[in-house]
Amino acid sequence: MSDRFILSVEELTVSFDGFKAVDALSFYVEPNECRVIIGPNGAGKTTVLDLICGRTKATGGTVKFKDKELLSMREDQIVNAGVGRKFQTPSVYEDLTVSENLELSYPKGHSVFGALMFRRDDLIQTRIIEIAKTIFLDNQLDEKAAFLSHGQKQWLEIGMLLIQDPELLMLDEPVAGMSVAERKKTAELLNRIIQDRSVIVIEHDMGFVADIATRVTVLHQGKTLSEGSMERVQNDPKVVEVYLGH
Ligand SMILES: Nc1ncnc2c1ncn2[C@@H]1O[C@H](COP(=O)(O)OP(=O)(O)OP(=O)(O)O)[C@@H](O)[C@H]1O
Repeated sequence: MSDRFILSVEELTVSFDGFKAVDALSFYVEPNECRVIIGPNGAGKTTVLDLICGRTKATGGTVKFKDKELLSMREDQIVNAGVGRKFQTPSVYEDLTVSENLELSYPKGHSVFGALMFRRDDLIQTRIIEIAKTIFLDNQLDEKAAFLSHGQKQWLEIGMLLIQDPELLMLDEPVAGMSVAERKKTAELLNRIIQDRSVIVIEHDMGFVADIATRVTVLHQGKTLSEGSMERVQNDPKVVEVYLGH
């Protein structure tokens, strides 16, 4: 496939004891795209993200990220290659502040000493403030994460991924449990961050999907049922039958 895509998933398959949770799935993500994956429970959405990030081993297919084949790489190598993944439940360090949580996630790089170390600290601080602004937490930098709302914890975790500057970010139901106002702000956040990267989101809230999606992939029984603009998939009778009509 052409270089136009940042991610090319082809014939991706995984079997669990003979059951194909993902079945010869192909899809392509462009730079600066927000791809939303929707579909009924058990369709294979989370498994697709698990396969891309190396958490689950595929039984077949290819996943090409830029010029790298991810299926032959370990989870940590995939992170280092520029693929970030957020799981459904927030996993921030409750006893640490917003600033400390972000600092912990700053990429380690090579060790530097003396004056260079001082310079590195400056760089890290600047980056922490920049990220905190992006995730609406610049006024809570010294707040312990334990005191943040559920939505703010989700944003902090997104910030902990953003500080590593991934070119592809994958989010599993990022607005679950959020208030309406927090959902709106999360849509704003995603629309801003795709200016510098691509995002894949698994989501059930169709209002939120409409606010963020460049394109939507509808998954059913591990295969693509429909794909295209939100309007297109919403009006696809097959999608209405297996998912939206329920
Ligand atoms: N490690 C595993 N071992 C066995 N079966 C699994 C495993 N992981 C997922 N499955 C099965 O694969 C299917 C797809 O699951 P998956 O969690 O990917 O669906 P989903 O579309 O994300 O669903 P939901 O919307 O409920 O989160 C389900 O039938 C699930 O039980």
